Amino acid sequence: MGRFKVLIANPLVPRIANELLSQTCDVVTASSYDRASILKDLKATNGIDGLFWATKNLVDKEILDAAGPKLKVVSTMSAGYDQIVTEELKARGIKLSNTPGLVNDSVADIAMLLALTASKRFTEGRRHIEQGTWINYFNSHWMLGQDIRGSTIGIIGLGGIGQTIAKRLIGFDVAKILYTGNREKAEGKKIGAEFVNLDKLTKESDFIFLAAPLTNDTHHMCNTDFFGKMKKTGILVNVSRGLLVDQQALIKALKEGQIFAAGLDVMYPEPLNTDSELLNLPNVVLTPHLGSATKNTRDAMAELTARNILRALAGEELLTPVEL
Ligand SMILES: O=CC(=O)O
Repeated sequence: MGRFKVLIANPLVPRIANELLSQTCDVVTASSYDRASILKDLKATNGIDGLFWATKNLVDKEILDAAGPKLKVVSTMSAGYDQIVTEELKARGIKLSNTPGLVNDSVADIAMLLALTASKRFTEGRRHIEQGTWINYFNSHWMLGQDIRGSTIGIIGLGGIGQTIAKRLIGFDVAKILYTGNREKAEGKKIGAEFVNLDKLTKESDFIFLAAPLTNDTHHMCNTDFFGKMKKTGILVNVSRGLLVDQQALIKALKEGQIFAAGLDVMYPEPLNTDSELLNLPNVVLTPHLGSATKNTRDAMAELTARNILRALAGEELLTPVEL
C-alpha cells in the first residue's frame, strides 16, 4: 500500500503539522486558505485520505467531492466545528476531530480581558485621553464602571471554556455563578455554580459570558427579548461565535443604554466591516477573534489536529473525536 495523502488547507499553520504528517504521509499544502484556491488544490491532488482544516470556510459537499472518495478523516484545527457540515461527513462515513480543551486557558483569558475592559469603560477612557477630554481624577463621578467583585455571573455553556472562565472569576471574589446549557453538569457542582434556565440567568446576571457552540439552538439566542431582560448595568462578553448574538439588537441595546457594555472577541462578519457601528460605540470593546491566539496554544492545536489524522489513517481511535 502506498503512502496516505493529506492536504493541509492553509499554508499558515504551525510547522509541527507538516513535520508530523510528512513522516508517514504525502502532504500537500494549499497555496492559500481561500475557498476557491483550496478547491483547486484539492482537485489537483486526485483524491486525498486526510484533510487538515484550518479556515472558517465551510467543509461541505463541494469540498468533500473535491477531496475524493478515499477521504477518511477531516481534522479541524479549532474547538468549534460549526463550519463543518457534519451530516455530509456522517453520510460518507468520514471521521471528524477538533481541538477542544487546548484552547480553554487562552480563550478564558480573553474573556477576562473583555469583561474587565468592558466593565472599566476601556474604549471610552482611551478616547478621552486621545481627544483631550480627560476629566480630573478628583471628579469622583466620572467614568464609573462596574465591579466584578460581589457580582452575579452568568455563563452560557459550561463546557471546558465556560468552566475555565468560572475558575478565573472565583479569584475575583464574585458572589455567585449561574450557568445554563443543555443539561446540569457535575463540573458545575464542583465549582459551586448553579444550573438555571436562560430566563433567570439573563435577568439576574451582572456579567453574561457566551461560551456555547454555535448550533441551531444558540443561533441569535441573544436577541431583542434577551437584551430587554438583561440588567441596565449588565455586561455581555462573547468568546464563542458572533452569530449567537443578533448584532443589530445588541447595537440597539448598547446605544439605548439597555445594557451597560459588551466585550466581543467574535462578531459578524469576520473580519468586521470597517464601517460597522460596533466600532463607533463607546461601550464596546472589540478584539479580532484572538481567543486561541497564543503561540503555545496554536502549536498545540496544530499538533493535535495532525495526530488525529495520523490516528484515523492508522485505524486507531481519534484523540478528540466529534460524535457525528
Ligand atoms: O474560534 C476558534 C476555535 O473554535 O478554536
